Amino acid sequence: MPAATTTMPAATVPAATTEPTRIFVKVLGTTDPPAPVLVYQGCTRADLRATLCSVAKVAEPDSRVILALRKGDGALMPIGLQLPANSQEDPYELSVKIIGQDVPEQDNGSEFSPHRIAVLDAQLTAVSKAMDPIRDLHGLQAKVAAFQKRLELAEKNLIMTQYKAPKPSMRVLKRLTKVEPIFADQPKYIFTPDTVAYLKQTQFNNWQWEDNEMAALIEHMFIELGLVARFKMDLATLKRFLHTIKDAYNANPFHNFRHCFCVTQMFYGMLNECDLVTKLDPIEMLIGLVSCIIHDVDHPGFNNAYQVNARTELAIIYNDQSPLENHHCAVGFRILRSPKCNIFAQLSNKEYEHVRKGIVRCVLSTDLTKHGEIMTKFKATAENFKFADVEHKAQLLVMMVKCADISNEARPADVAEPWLDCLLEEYFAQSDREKLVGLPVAPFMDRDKVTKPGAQIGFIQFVLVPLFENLGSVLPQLHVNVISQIKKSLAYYQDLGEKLKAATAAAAAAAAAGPATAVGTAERAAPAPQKASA
Ligand SMILES: Nc1nc2c(ncn2[C@@H]2O[C@@H]3COP(=O)(O)O[C@H]3[C@H]2O)c(=O)[nH]1
Ligand SMILES: [Mg+2]
Ligand SMILES: [Zn+2]
Repeated sequence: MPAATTTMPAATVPAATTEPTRIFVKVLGTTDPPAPVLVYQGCTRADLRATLCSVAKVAEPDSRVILALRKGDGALMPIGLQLPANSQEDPYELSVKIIGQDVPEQDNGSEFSPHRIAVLDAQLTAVSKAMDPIRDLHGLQAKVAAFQKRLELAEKNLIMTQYKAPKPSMRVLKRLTKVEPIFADQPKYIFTPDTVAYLKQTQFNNWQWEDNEMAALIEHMFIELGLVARFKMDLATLKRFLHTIKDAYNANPFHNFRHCFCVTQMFYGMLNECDLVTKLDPIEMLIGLVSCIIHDVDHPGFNNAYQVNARTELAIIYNDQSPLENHHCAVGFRILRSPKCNIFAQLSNKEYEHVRKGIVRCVLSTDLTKHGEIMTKFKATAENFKFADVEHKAQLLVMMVKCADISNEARPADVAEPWLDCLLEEYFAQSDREKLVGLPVAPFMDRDKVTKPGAQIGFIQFVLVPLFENLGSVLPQLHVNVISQIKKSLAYYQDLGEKLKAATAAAAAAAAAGPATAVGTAERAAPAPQKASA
Protein backbone atom coordinates (compact mmCIF):
# COMPACT_ATOMS: atom_id res chain seq x y z
CA MET A 1 0.00 0.00 0.00
CA PRO A 2 1.19 3.49 -0.72
CA ALA A 3 2.39 5.66 2.12
CA ALA A 4 1.54 9.31 2.68
CA THR A 5 3.97 12.13 2.00
CA THR A 6 5.38 14.30 4.71
CA THR A 7 3.26 17.40 5.12
CA MET A 8 5.06 20.66 4.50
CA PRO A 9 3.61 24.15 4.23
CA ALA A 10 2.43 24.95 0.74
CA ALA A 11 2.71 28.71 1.22
CA THR A 12 6.17 28.69 -0.36
CA VAL A 13 4.76 28.02 -3.82
CA PRO A 14 5.12 31.17 -5.98
CA ALA A 15 2.19 33.50 -6.15
CA ALA A 16 0.12 33.43 -9.32
CA THR A 17 -2.11 36.07 -10.88
CA THR A 18 -4.95 33.57 -10.63
CA GLU A 19 -4.58 32.10 -7.18
CA PRO A 20 -4.28 28.32 -7.06
CA THR A 21 -6.77 26.29 -5.06
CA ARG A 22 -5.17 24.82 -1.97
CA ILE A 23 -6.45 21.42 -0.96
CA PHE A 24 -5.30 19.09 1.77
CA VAL A 25 -5.20 15.37 1.11
CA LYS A 26 -4.92 12.60 3.69
CA VAL A 27 -3.80 9.30 2.26
CA LEU A 28 -5.86 6.54 3.84
CA GLY A 29 -4.03 3.63 5.43
CA THR A 30 -1.14 5.79 6.58
CA THR A 31 -0.40 7.75 9.72
CA ASP A 32 1.02 10.74 7.85
CA PRO A 33 -0.67 14.11 8.30
CA PRO A 34 -2.65 15.68 5.41
CA ALA A 35 -0.48 16.89 2.53
CA PRO A 36 -1.09 20.28 0.91
CA VAL A 37 -1.62 20.34 -2.85
CA LEU A 38 -1.89 23.51 -4.94
CA VAL A 39 -4.12 23.20 -7.99
CA TYR A 40 -3.23 25.84 -10.56
CA GLN A 41 -5.60 27.01 -13.20
CA GLY A 42 -4.41 25.60 -16.51
CA CYS A 43 -3.24 22.26 -15.22
CA THR A 44 -4.95 19.20 -16.58
CA ARG A 45 -6.86 16.44 -14.86
CA ALA A 46 -3.96 14.16 -15.78
CA ASP A 47 -1.60 16.57 -13.94
CA LEU A 48 -3.85 16.38 -10.90
CA ARG A 49 -3.98 12.60 -10.98
CA ALA A 50 -0.19 12.45 -11.33
CA THR A 51 0.21 14.74 -8.34
CA LEU A 52 -2.17 12.72 -6.20
CA CYS A 53 -0.22 9.60 -7.17
CA SER A 54 2.99 11.28 -6.09
CA VAL A 55 1.39 12.32 -2.78
CA ALA A 56 0.42 8.68 -2.32
CA LYS A 57 3.86 7.53 -3.53
CA VAL A 58 2.49 5.55 -6.42
CA ALA A 59 5.06 5.43 -9.17
CA GLU A 60 2.99 5.73 -12.35
CA PRO A 61 -0.49 7.24 -12.68
CA ASP A 62 -1.53 4.74 -15.34
CA SER A 63 -5.07 3.55 -15.98
CA ARG A 64 -4.75 0.62 -13.56
CA VAL A 65 -4.43 3.05 -10.67
CA ILE A 66 -7.77 3.96 -9.13
CA LEU A 67 -7.86 7.07 -7.05
CA ALA A 68 -10.88 7.91 -4.94
CA LEU A 69 -11.15 11.20 -3.13
CA ARG A 70 -13.77 11.61 -0.42
CA LYS A 71 -14.83 14.40 1.86
CA GLY A 72 -14.81 13.81 5.60
CA ASP A 73 -18.51 12.93 5.44
CA GLY A 74 -17.74 10.14 2.96
CA ALA A 75 -19.03 11.95 -0.16
CA LEU A 76 -17.06 10.95 -3.26
CA MET A 77 -15.43 13.95 -4.97
CA PRO A 78 -14.76 13.85 -8.72
CA ILE A 79 -11.02 14.34 -9.25
CA GLY A 80 -11.01 17.48 -11.34
CA LEU A 81 -9.99 21.07 -11.34
CA GLN A 82 -13.17 22.23 -9.65
CA LEU A 83 -12.25 20.64 -6.32
CA PRO A 84 -13.16 23.15 -3.60
CA ALA A 85 -10.42 24.30 -1.24
CA ASN A 86 -10.47 22.68 2.18
CA SER A 87 -8.48 22.83 5.39
CA GLN A 88 -5.82 20.76 7.07
CA GLU A 89 -8.37 19.97 9.76
CA ASP A 90 -10.93 18.69 7.26
CA PRO A 91 -8.84 17.12 4.47
CA TYR A 92 -9.96 15.03 1.54
CA GLU A 93 -9.33 11.33 2.08
CA LEU A 94 -7.44 9.70 -0.75
CA SER A 95 -7.69 5.97 -1.29
CA VAL A 96 -5.54 4.30 -3.87
CA LYS A 97 -6.22 0.94 -5.44
CA ILE A 98 -4.38 -0.77 -8.20
CA ILE A 99 -6.38 -2.99 -10.52
CA GLY A 100 -5.13 -6.52 -10.40
CA GLN A 101 -4.09 -6.22 -6.78
CA ASP A 102 -7.10 -5.90 -4.53
CA VAL A 103 -9.90 -4.56 -6.73
CA PRO A 104 -12.54 -6.91 -8.10
CA GLU A 105 -12.58 -6.93 -11.89
CA GLN A 106 -16.35 -7.27 -11.96
CA ASP A 107 -19.00 -4.81 -10.95
CA ASN A 108 -20.36 -5.76 -7.53
CA GLY A 109 -23.52 -3.75 -8.11
CA SER A 110 -22.90 -1.02 -5.57
CA GLU A 111 -23.10 2.58 -6.70
CA PHE A 112 -19.48 3.36 -5.94
CA SER A 113 -18.05 -0.08 -6.43
CA PRO A 114 -14.31 -0.04 -7.09
CA HIS A 115 -15.04 -1.45 -10.51
CA ARG A 116 -17.37 1.41 -11.38
CA ILE A 117 -14.92 3.94 -10.02
CA ALA A 118 -12.17 2.34 -12.09
CA VAL A 119 -14.27 2.48 -15.24
CA LEU A 120 -15.32 6.07 -14.54
CA ASP A 121 -11.78 7.04 -13.73
CA ALA A 122 -10.42 5.51 -16.91
CA GLN A 123 -13.13 7.24 -18.95
CA LEU A 124 -12.45 10.62 -17.36
CA THR A 125 -8.74 10.20 -17.95
CA ALA A 126 -9.43 9.36 -21.60
CA VAL A 127 -11.66 12.43 -21.92
CA SER A 128 -9.00 14.56 -20.28
CA LYS A 129 -6.37 13.18 -22.66
CA ALA A 130 -8.66 13.82 -25.62
CA MET A 131 -8.99 17.43 -24.44
CA ASP A 132 -5.24 18.02 -24.49
CA PRO A 133 -4.97 18.71 -28.23
CA ILE A 134 -7.84 21.15 -27.92
CA ARG A 135 -5.89 23.15 -25.36
CA ASP A 136 -3.10 23.29 -27.85
CA LEU A 137 -3.34 26.17 -30.33
CA HIS A 138 -1.89 24.25 -33.25
CA GLY A 139 -4.22 21.35 -32.62
CA LEU A 140 -7.13 23.75 -32.53
CA GLN A 141 -6.07 25.46 -35.70
CA ALA A 142 -5.61 22.13 -37.44
CA LYS A 143 -9.12 21.13 -36.39
CA VAL A 144 -10.56 24.42 -37.62
CA ALA A 145 -8.67 24.11 -40.90
CA ALA A 146 -9.84 20.51 -41.36
CA PHE A 147 -13.40 21.58 -40.63
CA GLN A 148 -13.19 24.40 -43.14
CA LYS A 149 -11.80 22.00 -45.74
CA ARG A 150 -14.74 19.66 -45.19
CA LEU A 151 -17.07 22.61 -45.46
CA GLU A 152 -15.46 23.62 -48.73
CA LEU A 153 -16.02 20.17 -50.14
CA ALA A 154 -19.57 20.15 -48.91
CA GLU A 155 -20.15 23.49 -50.57
CA LYS A 156 -18.59 22.17 -53.78
CA ASN A 157 -15.79 24.69 -53.49
CA LEU A 158 -18.15 27.64 -53.56
CA ILE A 159 -17.30 29.81 -50.62
CA MET A 160 -17.70 33.43 -49.84
CA THR A 161 -15.81 34.73 -46.88
CA GLN A 162 -17.38 37.57 -45.05
CA TYR A 163 -15.70 39.36 -42.27
CA LYS A 164 -17.03 41.55 -39.48
CA ALA A 165 -15.07 44.49 -38.12
CA PRO A 166 -12.80 43.22 -35.37
CA LYS A 167 -12.90 46.10 -32.91
CA PRO A 168 -12.79 46.26 -30.02
CA SER A 169 -11.93 42.68 -29.14
CA MET A 170 -10.23 41.65 -32.40
CA ARG A 171 -12.66 38.74 -32.45
CA VAL A 172 -13.65 37.65 -35.90
CA LEU A 173 -16.85 36.37 -37.37
CA LYS A 174 -16.69 34.62 -40.67
CA ARG A 175 -19.79 33.78 -42.62
CA LEU A 176 -19.60 31.40 -45.52
CA THR A 177 -22.05 31.74 -48.37
CA LYS A 178 -22.48 30.05 -51.72
CA VAL A 179 -21.30 32.03 -54.74
CA GLU A 180 -20.40 31.25 -58.33
CA PRO A 181 -17.01 29.61 -58.84
CA ILE A 182 -14.21 30.98 -61.03
CA PHE A 183 -12.38 27.70 -61.32
CA ALA A 184 -13.93 24.32 -60.84
CA ASP A 185 -11.00 23.32 -58.63
CA GLN A 186 -10.79 26.42 -56.51
CA PRO A 187 -13.10 28.31 -54.20
CA LYS A 188 -13.82 31.89 -55.02
CA TYR A 189 -13.48 34.32 -52.17
CA ILE A 190 -15.25 37.61 -52.07
CA PHE A 191 -14.17 39.80 -49.21
CA THR A 192 -16.52 42.31 -47.65
CA PRO A 193 -15.60 46.03 -47.50
CA ASP A 194 -14.88 45.54 -43.78
CA THR A 195 -12.34 42.86 -44.59
CA VAL A 196 -10.53 44.77 -47.31
CA ALA A 197 -10.32 47.88 -45.13
CA TYR A 198 -9.04 45.81 -42.20
CA LEU A 199 -6.46 44.14 -44.46
CA LYS A 200 -4.78 47.55 -44.85
CA GLN A 201 -4.08 47.80 -41.12
CA THR A 202 -0.77 46.78 -39.60
CA GLN A 203 -2.69 45.43 -36.59
CA PHE A 204 -4.45 42.77 -38.72
CA ASN A 205 -5.06 39.43 -37.02
CA ASN A 206 -3.76 36.59 -39.17
CA TRP A 207 -4.95 33.64 -37.12
CA GLN A 208 -8.49 33.15 -38.36
CA TRP A 209 -7.65 32.68 -42.02
CA GLU A 210 -6.81 29.42 -43.70
CA ASP A 211 -4.22 29.08 -46.44
CA ASN A 212 -6.52 29.45 -49.47
CA GLU A 213 -8.07 32.54 -47.94
CA MET A 214 -4.66 34.08 -47.25
CA ALA A 215 -3.64 33.40 -50.87
CA ALA A 216 -6.83 35.15 -51.98
CA LEU A 217 -6.13 38.09 -49.66
CA ILE A 218 -2.69 38.51 -51.23
CA GLU A 219 -4.31 38.33 -54.66
CA HIS A 220 -6.60 41.13 -53.52
CA MET A 221 -3.53 43.25 -52.58
CA PHE A 222 -2.18 42.97 -56.15
CA ILE A 223 -5.52 44.07 -57.57
CA GLU A 224 -6.11 46.84 -55.05
CA LEU A 225 -2.62 48.35 -55.50
CA GLY A 226 -3.29 48.51 -59.24
CA LEU A 227 -0.46 46.07 -60.03
CA VAL A 228 -2.65 43.65 -61.97
CA ALA A 229 -3.82 46.45 -64.23
CA ARG A 230 -0.47 48.23 -64.52
CA PHE A 231 1.55 45.10 -65.34
CA LYS A 232 -1.24 43.40 -67.32
CA MET A 233 -1.21 40.36 -65.12
CA ASP A 234 -3.44 37.47 -66.05
CA LEU A 235 -5.57 36.79 -62.96
CA ALA A 236 -5.41 33.01 -63.39
CA THR A 237 -1.61 33.26 -63.60
CA LEU A 238 -1.54 35.36 -60.43
CA LYS A 239 -3.69 32.77 -58.65
CA ARG A 240 -1.48 29.91 -59.86
CA PHE A 241 1.65 31.80 -58.80
CA LEU A 242 0.25 32.36 -55.32
CA HIS A 243 -0.98 28.80 -54.92
CA THR A 244 2.31 27.37 -56.18
CA ILE A 245 4.22 29.54 -53.73
CA LYS A 246 1.81 28.55 -50.95
CA ASP A 247 2.44 24.88 -51.67
CA ALA A 248 6.20 25.46 -51.81
CA TYR A 249 6.23 26.73 -48.23
CA ASN A 250 6.84 23.84 -45.84
CA ALA A 251 4.63 23.06 -42.85
CA ASN A 252 7.22 24.33 -40.36
CA PRO A 253 6.01 25.62 -37.01
CA PHE A 254 7.16 29.15 -37.88
CA HIS A 255 8.53 29.41 -41.39
CA ASN A 256 5.33 28.47 -43.16
CA PHE A 257 2.87 30.09 -45.56
CA ARG A 258 1.13 31.90 -42.70
CA HIS A 259 4.44 33.66 -41.90
CA CYS A 260 4.72 34.54 -45.61
CA PHE A 261 1.22 36.01 -45.46
CA CYS A 262 1.97 38.00 -42.30
CA VAL A 263 5.12 39.50 -43.76
CA THR A 264 3.31 40.40 -46.98
CA GLN A 265 0.35 41.83 -45.09
CA MET A 266 2.61 43.91 -42.82
CA PHE A 267 4.32 45.32 -45.89
CA TYR A 268 0.89 46.12 -47.39
CA GLY A 269 -0.26 47.61 -44.06
CA MET A 270 2.83 49.85 -43.91
CA LEU A 271 2.27 50.95 -47.53
CA ASN A 272 -1.23 52.05 -46.57
CA GLU A 273 -0.66 53.46 -43.08
CA CYS A 274 2.40 55.43 -44.20
CA ASP A 275 0.81 56.88 -47.36
CA LEU A 276 3.33 55.13 -49.57
CA VAL A 277 0.82 54.04 -52.19
CA THR A 278 1.09 57.48 -53.76
CA LYS A 279 4.77 58.03 -52.99
CA LEU A 280 6.17 54.81 -54.48
CA ASP A 281 6.00 53.71 -58.12
CA PRO A 282 3.91 50.60 -58.90
CA ILE A 283 7.09 48.76 -59.84
CA GLU A 284 8.53 49.45 -56.38
CA MET A 285 5.39 48.18 -54.68
CA LEU A 286 5.62 45.10 -56.91
CA ILE A 287 9.23 44.52 -55.83
CA GLY A 288 8.33 44.81 -52.15
CA LEU A 289 5.22 42.64 -52.34
CA VAL A 290 6.83 39.80 -54.33
CA SER A 291 9.94 39.93 -52.10
CA CYS A 292 7.73 39.35 -49.06
CA ILE A 293 5.84 36.55 -50.81
CA ILE A 294 8.93 34.53 -51.75
CA HIS A 295 11.21 35.57 -48.89
CA ASP A 296 11.15 32.24 -46.95
CA VAL A 297 9.78 29.85 -49.59
CA ASP A 298 10.86 26.22 -49.11
CA HIS A 299 12.43 27.06 -45.74
CA PRO A 300 13.57 23.72 -44.28
CA GLY A 301 12.96 24.76 -40.65
CA PHE A 302 16.68 24.80 -39.84
CA ASN A 303 18.60 28.07 -39.95
CA ASN A 304 21.75 29.13 -41.78
CA ALA A 305 24.05 28.14 -38.93
CA TYR A 306 22.65 24.61 -39.10
CA GLN A 307 23.05 24.53 -42.89
CA VAL A 308 26.70 25.49 -42.57
CA ASN A 309 27.52 23.32 -39.56
CA ALA A 310 25.72 20.27 -40.96
CA ARG A 311 27.30 20.93 -44.37
CA THR A 312 23.97 20.60 -46.11
CA GLU A 313 23.41 20.72 -49.85
CA LEU A 314 22.26 24.36 -49.55
CA ALA A 315 25.48 25.35 -47.78
CA ILE A 316 27.51 23.65 -50.49
CA ILE A 317 25.54 25.22 -53.36
CA TYR A 318 25.79 28.72 -51.89
CA ASN A 319 29.27 28.42 -50.36
CA ASP A 320 27.94 29.19 -46.87
CA GLN A 321 26.82 32.66 -48.05
CA SER A 322 23.22 33.19 -46.81
CA PRO A 323 22.30 29.70 -48.05
CA LEU A 324 18.64 30.02 -47.03
CA GLU A 325 17.99 33.48 -48.43
CA ASN A 326 19.73 32.54 -51.68
CA HIS A 327 17.59 29.41 -51.81
CA HIS A 328 14.32 31.28 -51.17
CA CYS A 329 15.17 33.68 -53.97
CA ALA A 330 16.13 30.93 -56.40
CA VAL A 331 12.99 28.88 -55.67
CA GLY A 332 10.83 31.99 -56.03
CA PHE A 333 12.31 32.91 -59.39
CA ARG A 334 12.15 29.32 -60.62
CA ILE A 335 8.42 29.39 -59.93
CA LEU A 336 8.09 32.81 -61.56
CA ARG A 337 9.96 31.55 -64.65
CA SER A 338 7.32 28.92 -65.30
CA PRO A 339 4.90 30.38 -67.90
CA LYS A 340 1.85 29.29 -65.88
CA CYS A 341 3.03 31.33 -62.88
CA ASN A 342 4.88 34.16 -64.60
CA ILE A 343 3.15 37.28 -63.35
CA PHE A 344 6.03 39.29 -64.90
CA ALA A 345 5.22 38.05 -68.42
CA GLN A 346 4.12 41.47 -69.64
CA LEU A 347 7.02 43.44 -68.16
CA SER A 348 9.58 44.89 -70.56
CA ASN A 349 13.12 43.52 -70.29
CA LYS A 350 14.20 46.69 -68.55
CA GLU A 351 11.34 46.46 -66.06
CA TYR A 352 12.04 42.76 -65.44
CA GLU A 353 15.73 43.42 -64.77
CA HIS A 354 14.81 46.21 -62.35
CA VAL A 355 12.26 43.99 -60.58
CA ARG A 356 14.60 41.00 -60.37
CA LYS A 357 17.47 43.09 -59.02
CA GLY A 358 15.18 44.71 -56.43
CA ILE A 359 13.68 41.42 -55.26
CA VAL A 360 17.05 39.67 -54.98
CA ARG A 361 18.34 42.59 -52.95
CA CYS A 362 15.33 42.60 -50.60
CA VAL A 363 15.25 38.83 -50.03
CA LEU A 364 19.01 38.55 -49.43
CA SER A 365 18.68 41.43 -46.95
CA THR A 366 16.43 39.33 -44.72
CA ASP A 367 19.54 37.46 -43.54
CA LEU A 368 19.97 39.02 -40.09
CA THR A 369 23.76 38.79 -40.35
CA LYS A 370 23.45 41.74 -42.79
CA HIS A 371 21.45 43.75 -40.27
CA GLY A 372 24.18 46.10 -38.99
CA GLU A 373 25.42 46.97 -42.45
CA ILE A 374 21.88 47.75 -43.71
CA MET A 375 21.06 49.80 -40.61
CA THR A 376 24.16 51.96 -40.94
CA LYS A 377 23.55 52.60 -44.62
CA PHE A 378 19.89 53.55 -44.12
CA LYS A 379 20.67 55.81 -41.16
CA ALA A 380 22.88 57.87 -43.44
CA THR A 381 20.30 57.86 -46.24
CA ALA A 382 17.46 58.76 -43.88
CA GLU A 383 19.18 62.01 -42.91
CA ASN A 384 18.38 63.36 -46.35
CA PHE A 385 15.80 60.97 -47.71
CA LYS A 386 14.23 61.86 -51.07
CA PHE A 387 11.31 60.00 -52.63
CA ALA A 388 12.65 61.24 -55.98
CA ASP A 389 15.84 59.21 -55.47
CA VAL A 390 15.54 55.67 -56.85
CA GLU A 391 18.40 54.31 -54.70
CA HIS A 392 16.83 55.85 -51.58
CA LYS A 393 13.56 54.10 -52.38
CA ALA A 394 15.37 50.81 -53.05
CA GLN A 395 16.88 51.06 -49.56
CA LEU A 396 13.48 51.94 -48.16
CA LEU A 397 12.08 48.73 -49.66
CA VAL A 398 14.91 46.69 -48.14
CA MET A 399 14.14 48.18 -44.74
CA MET A 400 10.39 47.64 -45.11
CA VAL A 401 10.81 43.98 -46.06
CA LYS A 402 13.25 43.47 -43.17
CA CYS A 403 10.82 45.15 -40.76
CA ALA A 404 7.86 43.15 -42.07
CA ASP A 405 9.87 39.93 -41.69
CA ILE A 406 10.35 40.39 -37.95
CA SER A 407 7.18 42.33 -37.21
CA ASN A 408 5.22 39.85 -35.09
CA GLU A 409 5.75 41.91 -31.95
CA ALA A 410 4.38 44.94 -33.80
CA ARG A 411 0.96 43.29 -33.75
CA PRO A 412 -1.50 43.07 -30.85
CA ALA A 413 -0.55 40.71 -28.06
CA ASP A 414 -3.10 38.03 -28.92
CA VAL A 415 -1.72 37.91 -32.45
CA ALA A 416 1.95 38.14 -31.54
CA GLU A 417 2.34 35.70 -28.70
CA PRO A 418 1.36 32.49 -30.55
CA TRP A 419 4.06 33.37 -33.09
CA LEU A 420 6.69 33.24 -30.37
CA ASP A 421 5.49 29.75 -29.43
CA CYS A 422 5.82 28.74 -33.08
CA LEU A 423 9.31 30.22 -33.33
CA LEU A 424 10.50 28.50 -30.18
CA GLU A 425 9.00 25.20 -31.33
CA GLU A 426 11.03 25.44 -34.52
CA TYR A 427 14.18 26.52 -32.65
CA PHE A 428 13.83 23.67 -30.15
CA ALA A 429 13.35 21.10 -32.91
CA GLN A 430 16.60 22.35 -34.47
CA SER A 431 18.59 22.34 -31.23
CA ASP A 432 17.25 18.89 -30.33
CA ARG A 433 18.59 17.59 -33.60
CA GLU A 434 21.88 19.42 -33.15
CA LYS A 435 22.31 17.84 -29.73
CA LEU A 436 21.48 14.43 -31.19
CA VAL A 437 24.10 14.62 -33.93
CA GLY A 438 26.71 16.58 -31.94
CA LEU A 439 26.51 19.92 -33.75
CA PRO A 440 26.97 23.29 -31.99
CA VAL A 441 23.78 24.54 -30.31
CA ALA A 442 22.98 28.26 -30.09
CA PRO A 443 21.84 29.16 -26.55
CA PHE A 444 18.83 31.10 -27.93
CA MET A 445 17.55 27.86 -29.45
CA ASP A 446 18.21 25.58 -26.49
CA ARG A 447 15.04 24.47 -24.70
CA ASP A 448 17.04 24.15 -21.48
CA LYS A 449 18.10 27.80 -21.59
CA VAL A 450 15.36 29.79 -23.32
CA THR A 451 12.46 31.58 -21.68
CA LYS A 452 9.94 33.76 -23.48
CA PRO A 453 11.15 37.01 -21.88
CA GLY A 454 14.74 35.91 -22.46
CA ALA A 455 13.96 35.36 -26.14
CA GLN A 456 12.16 38.67 -26.62
CA ILE A 457 13.61 41.38 -24.38
CA GLY A 458 16.99 41.59 -26.11
CA PHE A 459 15.49 41.00 -29.53
CA ILE A 460 12.97 43.81 -29.12
CA GLN A 461 15.40 46.19 -27.40
CA PHE A 462 18.40 45.75 -29.66
CA VAL A 463 16.91 44.65 -32.98
CA LEU A 464 13.25 45.64 -33.33
CA VAL A 465 13.16 49.08 -31.70
CA PRO A 466 16.29 50.43 -33.44
CA LEU A 467 15.20 48.92 -36.77
CA PHE A 468 11.67 50.33 -36.72
CA GLU A 469 12.83 53.68 -35.34
CA ASN A 470 15.38 53.91 -38.14
CA LEU A 471 12.61 53.31 -40.69
CA GLY A 472 10.33 55.56 -38.63
CA SER A 473 12.67 58.49 -39.21
CA VAL A 474 11.49 58.40 -42.84
CA LEU A 475 8.00 57.00 -42.17
CA PRO A 476 6.88 58.83 -38.99
CA GLN A 477 3.38 57.29 -39.22
CA LEU A 478 4.99 54.04 -38.03
CA HIS A 479 5.01 55.48 -34.52
CA VAL A 480 1.21 55.56 -34.34
CA ASN A 481 0.43 51.84 -34.36
CA VAL A 482 3.60 49.87 -35.00
CA ILE A 483 6.36 51.32 -32.83
CA SER A 484 3.97 51.99 -29.94
CA GLN A 485 2.87 48.33 -30.03
CA ILE A 486 6.47 47.11 -30.11
CA LYS A 487 7.15 49.18 -26.97
CA LYS A 488 4.10 47.70 -25.24
CA SER A 489 5.46 44.27 -26.10
CA LEU A 490 8.82 45.13 -24.60
CA ALA A 491 7.17 46.33 -21.38
CA TYR A 492 5.11 43.14 -21.27
CA TYR A 493 8.13 40.86 -21.58
CA GLN A 494 10.14 42.92 -19.09
CA ASP A 495 7.28 42.54 -16.62
CA LEU A 496 6.99 38.82 -17.36
CA GLY A 497 10.77 38.49 -16.89
CA GLU A 498 10.54 40.08 -13.44
CA LYS A 499 7.67 37.78 -12.49
CA LEU A 500 9.54 34.70 -13.65
CA LYS A 501 12.60 35.80 -11.70
CA ALA A 502 10.50 36.18 -8.55
CA ALA A 503 8.82 32.83 -9.17
CA THR A 504 12.16 31.10 -9.63
CA ALA A 505 13.49 32.64 -6.42
CA ALA A 506 10.35 31.61 -4.55
CA ALA A 507 10.55 28.08 -5.95
CA ALA A 508 14.21 27.85 -4.85
CA ALA A 509 13.21 29.03 -1.36
CA ALA A 510 10.42 26.46 -1.33
CA ALA A 511 12.81 23.71 -2.34
CA ALA A 512 15.18 24.74 0.44
CA ALA A 513 12.34 24.72 2.98
CA GLY A 514 11.14 21.25 2.03
CA PRO A 515 8.72 19.48 -0.29
CA ALA A 516 5.30 20.97 -0.94
CA THR A 517 3.41 19.49 -3.82
CA ALA A 518 2.14 21.80 -6.51
CA VAL A 519 0.30 20.88 -9.65
CA GLY A 520 1.52 22.73 -12.71
CA THR A 521 4.75 24.07 -14.10
CA ALA A 522 6.82 27.06 -13.03
CA GLU A 523 5.26 29.04 -15.86
CA ARG A 524 1.80 28.20 -14.57
CA ALA A 525 2.93 29.18 -11.12
CA ALA A 526 3.65 32.62 -12.50
CA PRO A 527 1.13 33.03 -15.31
CA ALA A 528 1.62 35.69 -17.93
CA PRO A 529 0.28 39.07 -16.93
CA GLN A 530 -2.28 40.55 -19.30
CA LYS A 531 -0.41 41.86 -22.28
CA ALA A 532 -1.49 45.29 -23.45
CA SER A 533 -3.11 45.35 -26.86
CA ALA A 534 -3.37 48.19 -29.28
N1 LIG B 1 13.78 36.16 -30.82
C1 LIG B 1 13.01 36.43 -31.88
N2 LIG B 1 13.45 36.14 -33.11
C2 LIG B 1 12.65 36.43 -34.15
C3 LIG B 1 11.36 37.00 -33.98
N3 LIG B 1 10.79 37.16 -35.19
C4 LIG B 1 11.68 36.70 -36.09
N4 LIG B 1 12.80 36.26 -35.48
C5 LIG B 1 14.00 35.70 -36.11
O1 LIG B 1 14.42 36.61 -37.09
C6 LIG B 1 14.55 35.92 -38.31
C7 LIG B 1 14.28 36.75 -39.53
O2 LIG B 1 14.33 35.92 -40.68
P1 LIG B 1 13.46 34.58 -40.75
O3 LIG B 1 12.01 34.89 -40.87
O4 LIG B 1 14.04 33.65 -41.75
O5 LIG B 1 13.71 33.92 -39.27
C8 LIG B 1 13.50 34.82 -38.24
C9 LIG B 1 13.68 34.38 -36.83
O6 LIG B 1 14.75 33.50 -36.71
C10 LIG B 1 10.93 37.29 -32.64
O7 LIG B 1 9.82 37.79 -32.38
N5 LIG B 1 11.79 36.97 -31.64
MG1 LIG C 1 14.23 34.07 -43.81
ZN1 LIG D 1 10.77 35.34 -42.63
